[in-house]
Amino acid sequence: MKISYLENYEALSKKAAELVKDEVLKKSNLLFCAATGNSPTGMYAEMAKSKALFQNMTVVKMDEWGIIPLDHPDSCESYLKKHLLEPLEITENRYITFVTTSHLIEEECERMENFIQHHGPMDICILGLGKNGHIAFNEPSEFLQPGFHKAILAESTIQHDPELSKGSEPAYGLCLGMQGIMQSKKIIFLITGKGKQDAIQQILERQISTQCPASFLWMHPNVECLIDMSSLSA
Ligand SMILES: O=C(O)[C@H](O)[C@@H](O)[C@H](O)[C@H](O)COP(=O)(O)O
Repeated sequence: MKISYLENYEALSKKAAELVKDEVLKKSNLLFCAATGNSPTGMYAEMAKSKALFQNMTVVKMDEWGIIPLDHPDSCESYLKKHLLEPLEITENRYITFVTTSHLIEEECERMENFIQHHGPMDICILGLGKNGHIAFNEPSEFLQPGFHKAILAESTIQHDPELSKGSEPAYGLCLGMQGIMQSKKIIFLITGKGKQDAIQQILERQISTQCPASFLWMHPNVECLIDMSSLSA
C-alpha cells in the first residue's frame, strides 16, 4: 500500500481525481467501482471537471443500504446519481446497480457476483474508511466474506442514518465482498473525516486482522492510500 499524506480534503480530492485520470487515459472503458459517503464526493466533483474523459467508463455501485428505497435521498443510488452519474453523464447502460429489497437479496447478490465473474475484475475500486475499520460494508467480524453479500451493519455504521434501524430485522446492506475488492486492479483508498483515528492507527500498525477489514489492503499490490492529514487529529 502506497500511502500519501495530503494537507486537506481538497488536496486529497484533487490527487484522487488525478489518479483516475491517469488510468482513464490508458484505458477509456474503465470498470469503476464507486463508494459513496463523504470521502469521495470532492473527488467525483474534480472528475466532473474533465467529464469528456469518462465517456466510456462503466460505474458499478459498491454497496447499498437495506430498508430504505433506492429513491430515498440517503440511498447510495441517489448519492451516485447526484455526485457521479449525472455530472459525468454516465448513461444507464454504463451503470451497474442492484436493489436491496428483502425478497430479492439472494438473487441480487448472485447477479452482482456473476457480473463480477464475467466482466471483472474492477479496474479501479474507490474505498472510504469506516470509523470501525470497515471497507464497503465489510464490517469487523471473526470472518470476512469473499463474495457480494448481505452485511449486518455495525452500530457505528447505522448511526449514519436512524431510518436504517426502522425495519423489523437488524439493519443491513448489500456490498461487494473482500474478494471483489482484493481482485480490483487498482484501489484508491481515501482516508478523511472525523472519528477515524483508531481505525487509522490500526491500519498504520500493519497488522492484518478481520477486526479491521481495511488492514487487508496491505496484501493488495496496487493500493494508493490518500490520507487527509486533518483526519489524523479530528
Ligand atoms: O459509503 C460507502 O459507500 C462505503 O460503504 C463506506 O464504507 C464508506 O466509504 C465509509 O463508511 C466512510 O464513509 P465516509 O466517507 O462518509 O466517511
